[in-house]
Amino acid sequence: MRALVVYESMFGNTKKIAEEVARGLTTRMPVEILEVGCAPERLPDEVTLLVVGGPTHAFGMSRASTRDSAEQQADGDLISRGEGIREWLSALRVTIPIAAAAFDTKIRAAYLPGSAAKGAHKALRRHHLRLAAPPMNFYVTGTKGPLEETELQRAHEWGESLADAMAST
Ligand SMILES: Cc1cc2nc3c(=O)[nH]c(=O)nc-3n(C[C@H](O)[C@H](O)[C@H](O)COP(=O)(O)O)c2cc1C
Repeated sequence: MRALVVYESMFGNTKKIAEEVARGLTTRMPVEILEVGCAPERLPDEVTLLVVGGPTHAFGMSRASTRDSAEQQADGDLISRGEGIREWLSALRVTIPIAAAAFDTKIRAAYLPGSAAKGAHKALRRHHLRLAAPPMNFYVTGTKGPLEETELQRAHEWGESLADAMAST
């Protein structure tokens, strides 16, 4: 049993969440974490759980245009500088129906509905993967962050709960 966490992140907030999810998973199973630009389109055979996360942009997963907009707002280099999880998920090739789960980061505001995690969850379902959890949101306090205070702890616990769910199947 092995987990792969694939993340996309512009300003670093989703990366921090991904790292903490991975730490939560590591308490119970070996984990590899990869920035989406480094993630293979064909998953290694030993991966039994795929966790995918990205920032919510324009009510869903990022697109080239929203990534350009993020770049204009950034003070330095973006973390993810190529394609995002939308493109990676559409190119993904999976031959075995392994377990999967999706998360995102987003701003907690009623005027900003929609979620990258929801889109990623649907894409994972289209690959006939077994969804181990509902789409999960983690919150930033503004476009560039920081994360709300409780979010790293929640991410750790979510990672642990995913690993628990895997152990009980
Ligand atoms: C172009 C752009 C569009 C965004 N659209 C949304 C949105 O529709 N809903 C939302 O909650 N947050 C939105 N945000 C805020 C992002 O979710 C936030 O920047 C992200 O969670 C930060 O994660 P990162 O540091 O990993 O990039 C947007 C940010 C950018 C740059």
